[in-house]
Formats: sequence, C-alpha cells, structure tokens
Amino acid sequence: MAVYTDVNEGELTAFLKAYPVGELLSYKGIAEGTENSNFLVHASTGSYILTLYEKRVDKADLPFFLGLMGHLARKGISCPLPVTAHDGTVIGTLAGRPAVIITFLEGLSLRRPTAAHCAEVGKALAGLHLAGQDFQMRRPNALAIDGWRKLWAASRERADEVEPGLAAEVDADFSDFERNWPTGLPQGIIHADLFPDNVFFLGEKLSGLIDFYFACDDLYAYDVATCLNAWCFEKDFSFNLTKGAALLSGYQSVRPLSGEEKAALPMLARGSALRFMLTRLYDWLTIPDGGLVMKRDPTEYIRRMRFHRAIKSPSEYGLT
Ligand SMILES: Nc1ncnc2c1ncn2[C@@H]1O[C@H](COP(=O)(O)OP(=O)(O)OP(=O)(O)O)[C@@H](O)[C@H]1O
Ligand SMILES: N[C@@H](CCO)C(=O)O
Repeated sequence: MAVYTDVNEGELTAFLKAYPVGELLSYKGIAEGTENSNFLVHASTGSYILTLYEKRVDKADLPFFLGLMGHLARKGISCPLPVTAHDGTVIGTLAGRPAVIITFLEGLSLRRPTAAHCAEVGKALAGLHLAGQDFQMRRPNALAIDGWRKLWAASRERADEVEPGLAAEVDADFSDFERNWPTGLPQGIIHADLFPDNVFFLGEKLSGLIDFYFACDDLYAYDVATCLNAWCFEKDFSFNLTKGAALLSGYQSVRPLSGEEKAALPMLARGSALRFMLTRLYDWLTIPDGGLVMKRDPTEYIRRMRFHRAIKSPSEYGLT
C-alpha cells in the first residue's frame, strides 16, 4: 500500500490554497504504486492526484520529471499535467515532503493486455519519443550499466539463494554487455518503465501514460525493448509473437526503427531484462517481508534474460 505519509484534512486544505484547484471536497489514499505516497483528491474544479515524494525519488530530479510531464502534456501526449501554484511554482511541501498536484487521467490499467493493446502502447511510446525531442532538460539513465553494477555488487553474494547459479550467469552477462552493448543508436527522452500498470485504457483505446519517475535520456530502442519485456510475455514466460509483432508495428507506424536499432533489439532486451531483474532482486533481498513496499518477483526477469540470450534474429520478436 503506497501511502507512507498520512495527510490530514487541515494541512491538505491549507496546501491546496496555493493552487488554482478550488475547494477540497474529499480525498483518499491510493493503494497502488510503491515509490511515493499518492492520494486521489476531489476539488471543486475536478479530480487530481496528490503525490508526496518519499525517499526513493531523488529530489534533485523532480524538476526534470515534472518539466517533462508538462512538456509532453502540452504536446498532446495523454499524461498528467502538473498544476502550477499561484506563485508560479509546481513543487510544494506537505507533511514535510516535496508534494505536487497533477491532473487525474481516466482509464484502467490492464492485467491481461491483448495484441490490440500492445499496438496502442507501441504507437504511444513512439509518440512520446518524438514529443520529447525538443525537451530541453537532460537526465542520464541512473539505471544504465553502471547503475546495474552497483545493484549487482549489493546483491551478488546472495543471488544464488533466489536462483542457484544466478551469480555466474549474471557475471557472464556483464562481460558480454561490456563488449557488445550498442552505441551510436538514436537516443533522447525515454519513459524507461512503461509497464502495464503505467498505461491506462478506456476499452481498447489508450487513455493515458503515467509514472515518469524513471524517465531519462537513453536509446529509444532500449525503451522499445523494455516494452517487449513488460507487455509481450505470458504468465508461463513464453513470448507472445502476435503481441510482439503488434507492439513493434504500432511503434513503427509512428517512428520506424533503423536497421541498426532492429539488429540491436536482442541485446537491448537482455539488458532491459537484467535491469528489472536487478532492481527486483535488490528489493527482494533487502526489503523486509510484510512491509509497505510491494516486492516483485525477480525470477520472472531471469526467464526473460534467458529467452533473449537464445534469440538468433530480431525477427523472432515479430519484426517484419
Ligand atoms: N494522473 C493520474 N491519474 C489517475 N490515476 C493516477 C494518476 N497518477 C497516478 N495514479 C494512480 O496512482 C497509482 C500510483 O501511481 P504511480 O504508479 O505514479 O506511483 P508510484 O508510487 O511511482 O509507483 P510505481 O513506480 O511503483 O509504479 C497508479 O497506479 C494509479 O492508480
Ligand atoms: N516496473 C517495475 C517496477 C518499478 O516501477 C517492475 O516491474 O519491476
């Protein structure tokens, strides 16, 4: 349950006076999410999400994340728009935490996306990449190879408790990535965490993208690879070729991939699977059971790493 910090009515009413949202009508904590405390706020001008940033988000990154959401929303991407306070600022303080109000998006995230949903996600991801091209702020990816190495150094000793042989397997991957990680591919702003819980749909139509708190500068094709991992595998860890083909053709209908980007997909998908395996493994080993932070299963991503290692041609993802 992601309400780490309680907010009482008096302090919320006082906080909201700084923003053009009208009178507070009601509010409640939101259980989903793991990084921050989120509340659904009904005010006289409409519904909003109140986010209090907890310690897993670096405060120095907030202007980038919020600036990016504002930029994308103004360019027509369906994502939350941070509400600017009467004094021109966006980030306030509530219950001792940095806090913002963002617009509420209608829609539901999906547990069982279909190929049609995957096509929509591909299109939206490419639209986001194009819309980010003239965003002026930069943020290096904290979870690129150097970041993975730090997580691995903190987890390696106990990795075999989760899966026997994992330490040797990941060590070999690191040497491979050091030699073969693609360079020189097109890059720019990426979402970096576009999982089904961060995409809303109304029926088959995509209605919103949320949670930009991993967004950064990196390879566009790496973001595509992350979506293949997050959207196109079934519960039994098999890759669904129809979903892969739908996601990739949706993406390419808006931003065609170059030959180099296509060729790099297996390596990028392996790297992306390792990145999510490592953050999950680190949490698995370090966060106490029964706490507020929901731990996700790292083994789901060990299976994906193995799948990508065995890929001989990017056409196996459904590329045409
Ligand atoms: N703009 C929005 N409109 C509607 N609902 C939202 C919006 N932003 C967040 N939510 C709701 O709040 C939940 C948590 O949001 P979010 O995913 O940003 O949190 P988080 O703590 O950063 O979580 P995580 O990074 O683990 O996904 C979402 O699952 C969604 O239900
Ligand atoms: N999408 C991540 C969680 C962080 O947002 C995962 O599934 O591991």
